[in-house]
Amino acid sequence: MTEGAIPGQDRHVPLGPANFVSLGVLGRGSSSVVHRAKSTTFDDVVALKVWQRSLTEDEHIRFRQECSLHRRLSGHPNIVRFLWADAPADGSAWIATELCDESLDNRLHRCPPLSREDAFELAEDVLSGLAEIHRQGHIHRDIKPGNILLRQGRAVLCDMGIAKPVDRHTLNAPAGSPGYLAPELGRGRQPDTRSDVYSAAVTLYGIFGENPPDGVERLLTRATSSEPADRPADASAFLDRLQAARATYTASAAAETAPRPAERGNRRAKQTEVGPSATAPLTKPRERRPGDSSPPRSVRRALMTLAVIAAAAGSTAFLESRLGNHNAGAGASTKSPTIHAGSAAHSGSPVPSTTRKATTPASSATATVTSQLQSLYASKCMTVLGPSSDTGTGVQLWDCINVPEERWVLTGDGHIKGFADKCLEVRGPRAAGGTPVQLWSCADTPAQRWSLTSDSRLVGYKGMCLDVRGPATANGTPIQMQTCSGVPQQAWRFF
Ligand SMILES: Nc1ncnc2c1ncn2[C@@H]1O[C@H](COP(=O)(O)OP(=O)(O)OP(=O)(O)O)[C@@H](O)[C@H]1O
Repeated sequence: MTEGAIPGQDRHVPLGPANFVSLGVLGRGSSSVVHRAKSTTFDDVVALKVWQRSLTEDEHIRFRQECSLHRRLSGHPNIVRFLWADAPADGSAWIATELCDESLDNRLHRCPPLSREDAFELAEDVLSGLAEIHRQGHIHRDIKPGNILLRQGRAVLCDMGIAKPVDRHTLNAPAGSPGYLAPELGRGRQPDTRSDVYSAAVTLYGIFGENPPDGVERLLTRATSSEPADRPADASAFLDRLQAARATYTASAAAETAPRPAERGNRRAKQTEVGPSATAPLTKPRERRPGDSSPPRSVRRALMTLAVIAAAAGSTAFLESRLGNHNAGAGASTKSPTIHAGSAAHSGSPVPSTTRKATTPASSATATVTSQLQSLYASKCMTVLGPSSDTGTGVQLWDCINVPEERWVLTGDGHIKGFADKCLEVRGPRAAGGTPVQLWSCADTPAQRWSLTSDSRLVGYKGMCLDVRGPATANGTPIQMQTCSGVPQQAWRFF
């Protein structure tokens, strides 16, 4: 055994057959330091991970398993290349791998955001690498941006430290990283390929940013289902679906660039997607005119929805009152009467924040049948921005004038159903700067489940609250999901 000197904090660490000289520290893990190091034997520069304390007997076994698995996976283009390793009894364990440029985590925190094309490439890389691990009968158990490296623009998986054979049932405490850990693991279930799928999907949300393309969004929602059976079975199935979503996206992007007939004058401008991390832009100001009501077909549809809800609630009187109200003139500024099958706390004027109680979900058994959804803060109504689109339709606040685009129903099963029978959904994972909402085909996903609390909060995906994002402007006021904080911007009512 040769003794090699690594300058810096880890002065004299014993090395294996190859000697290395540290050229600097690349990063630190919980129990190791990763050096950019030069092999004095082969003259190449590698990433050298050196453990800072000696391994226990168990850790020693795991280290050998990690190296053995890593070596087998190493030929795959999306797994970081394994070079050499050792865990001498009298010194620190170490692993040398190919040197990469940076971690995906770093890249996602830098500007500019990834282009759509790069996002698809990296997402496919991540799933290809993970599919190889699954194909070899293992699970990774710690997929996250910090464990994905970039090498010449491509993503490679690293850190097989807690990878395990799929059929091994000796796993006790859930391993992995908070935020990326599949929810069933917290409930004591054993990890399997679907828990890796969950972590990979959360990672992909980060790659695609706040505004993922249509099919990708749906796929990621599915892959982060709380029920593992609803997710793609493994990374290979996930990859197949991502590739299909990419093909659809590419085809529709090509169609988008083709010239289109001008939109009808009285419709609002459609949202344009600008980039993976870009916030949905505001539409052009829409003109409010008495004649700006929706086509009769939309009205009939909206009423049919209400009819179904009313029937479910056993309230024909309700339906009659709604029909009566509609016939009085959709598009007029007359407000509908307040009709609640639920709590009276949902109606009336803004609730002063000092009198607000702690957030408690309203009874989910309550079929709250409603009309407009008003922000108590801005005294404006939530409205749909443009024609219903399969790529998601934006929503924002606007003057309450009771057009079909402004009518919403909080259904008994927790959906907020609106224009064109679509549902309000949260558009991505929780983000520090706020998470957008949009209208989407109704599906039984957590991103579409809402509850109106007794203190007028609309609580949705991951316990976030629907929030007004800024002061009302001539272009409408954006809304988004934020951490529930009890601010007046988070108070809503259906009326
Ligand atoms: N092959 C490599 N090429 C370039 N940088 C690397 C390489 N391997 C690791 N790094 C850098 O070193 C950092 C630490 O890596 P390491 O795998 O030890 O830690 P970790 O995964 O963050 O933590 P832990 O090992 O506790 O889970 C990484 O975040 C990355 O920035």
